[in-house]
Amino acid sequence: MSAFEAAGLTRSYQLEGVTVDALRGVDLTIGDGEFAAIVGPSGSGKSTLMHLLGCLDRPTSGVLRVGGVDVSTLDDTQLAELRNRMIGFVFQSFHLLARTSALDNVALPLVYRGVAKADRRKRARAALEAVGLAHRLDHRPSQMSGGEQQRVAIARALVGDPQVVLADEPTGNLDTRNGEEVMGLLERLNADQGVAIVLVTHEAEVANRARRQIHVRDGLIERDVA
Ligand SMILES: Nc1ncnc2c1ncn2[C@@H]1O[C@H](COP(=O)(O)OP(=O)(O)OP(=O)(O)O)[C@@H](O)[C@H]1O
Repeated sequence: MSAFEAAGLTRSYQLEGVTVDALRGVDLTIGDGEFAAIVGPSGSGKSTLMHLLGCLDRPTSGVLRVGGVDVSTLDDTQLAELRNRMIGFVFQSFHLLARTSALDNVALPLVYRGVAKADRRKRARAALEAVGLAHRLDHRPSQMSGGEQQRVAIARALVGDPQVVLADEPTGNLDTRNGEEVMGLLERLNADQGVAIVLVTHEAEVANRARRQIHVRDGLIERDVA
């Protein structure tokens, strides 16, 4: 089954009476276990596409299937459930809760899923161990380096066993060494656990590590190179 199947996907925004066509008819299939980078100039539609794939937003027209499910058939609650079950998110600026320990940050997606507390803590600990942070369970984000914070965010993305991790500029706020480490971690997850990774990046070295590069320009896929 494909993680994502999009056909004729469009997304328009209304801005002060003007229509902005951010995506203008995207056909795209991303299979299970792929490692793909979405690249393209500023304003080309990369974030809009990521938001649609991540079920954070809905298309204006076209069909999008996530894990085989046509998202237009779901109400907002069902869409949130699909997102929580299928997709993990990693953001450029980490998006961790500042006053909350690494362990509780990672456990948070399981709260929404109704997992019991003891089980949440066990799974969050295992996810933090998997990203090499077994020694940082009780640290708060402000007590950790940028690289460590991004690894906490990756552990949070993984704790619910998603089929896909969507990462928006995951190395954008990191220095070269920490960026390398985060990319190595994403590569390992993809290779060892079969989690599909779809990331947006401006950095050629990061894009080159993906096995597929999807080039977006003016709201369309201009080139798709595997
Ligand atoms: N909420 C919004 N309201 C109006 N226009 C928007 C909105 N979000 C995005 N746009 C417009 O849609 C187009 C695509 O934006 P998008 O953020 O998807 O591009 P991007 O490729 O991710 O850019 P960047 O690399 O700068 O993040 C741009 O013209 C942008 O100005």
